[in-house]
Amino acid sequence: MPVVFVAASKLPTPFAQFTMHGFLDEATGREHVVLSLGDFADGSPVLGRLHSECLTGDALFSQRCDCGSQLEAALQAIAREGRGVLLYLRQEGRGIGLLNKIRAYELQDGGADTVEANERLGFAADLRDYSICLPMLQHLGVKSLRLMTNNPRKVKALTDMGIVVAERVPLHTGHNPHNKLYLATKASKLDHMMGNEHQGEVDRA
Ligand SMILES: Nc1nc2c(ncn2[C@@H]2O[C@H](COP(=O)(O)OP(=O)(O)OP(=O)(O)O)[C@@H](O)[C@H]2O)c(=O)[nH]1
Ligand SMILES: [Zn+2]
Repeated sequence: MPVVFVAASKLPTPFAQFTMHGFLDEATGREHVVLSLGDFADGSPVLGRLHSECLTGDALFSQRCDCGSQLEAALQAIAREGRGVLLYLRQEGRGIGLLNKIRAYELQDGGADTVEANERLGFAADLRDYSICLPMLQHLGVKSLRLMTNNPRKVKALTDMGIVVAERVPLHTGHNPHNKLYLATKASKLDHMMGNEHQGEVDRA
């Protein structure tokens, strides 16, 4: 079942006035949002981010992860450039949902790491499906991205679906004493690139 465009509006933020595009994934009933800025008609690579929903980090100031800080840094970078897209994907908890993420956090409070906690709950480490991004990018006319991420799986998923990832822009921000183990586990078990491998890194303004 397709992911269909529903409506678009202005979204003023402290960083820029974005256009907000709403999409419905008819297979899951999930409602996704894309924020866009500028014009993509010339086909040149667009600064972009696939941001997975994290209610605790994005809205509730959690320091267990780096999501809120990455969201803000990505929107700031797009605003600075005057052109870009942020796909806000409703794949909370790497796809297991909010309540299961809280269950996973409970296990982590008892000593498990982020991957072990998922496995103890009977889930794979990462259940996200990025195929939903293609109809959203096609709707916006985006064929090539400069992708802000540390996650090589996102680069591979986009490339496999025919989107050009012209550049990976690391997004290292929001590190604190509470998410040290979380970030280390992402590097060791989920292949995230946590070093400063690249000069075009996005820093928080
Ligand atoms: N299951 C589970 N999900 C988590 C946990 N901590 C954060 N998340 C979710 O992980 C998703 C963010 O994924 P990350 O692995 O932090 O980062 P990423 O999006 O893969 O990679 P970047 O593009 O580099 O940020 C969000 O959906 C969060 O809700 C956790 O301990 N357990
Ligand atoms: Zn988070």
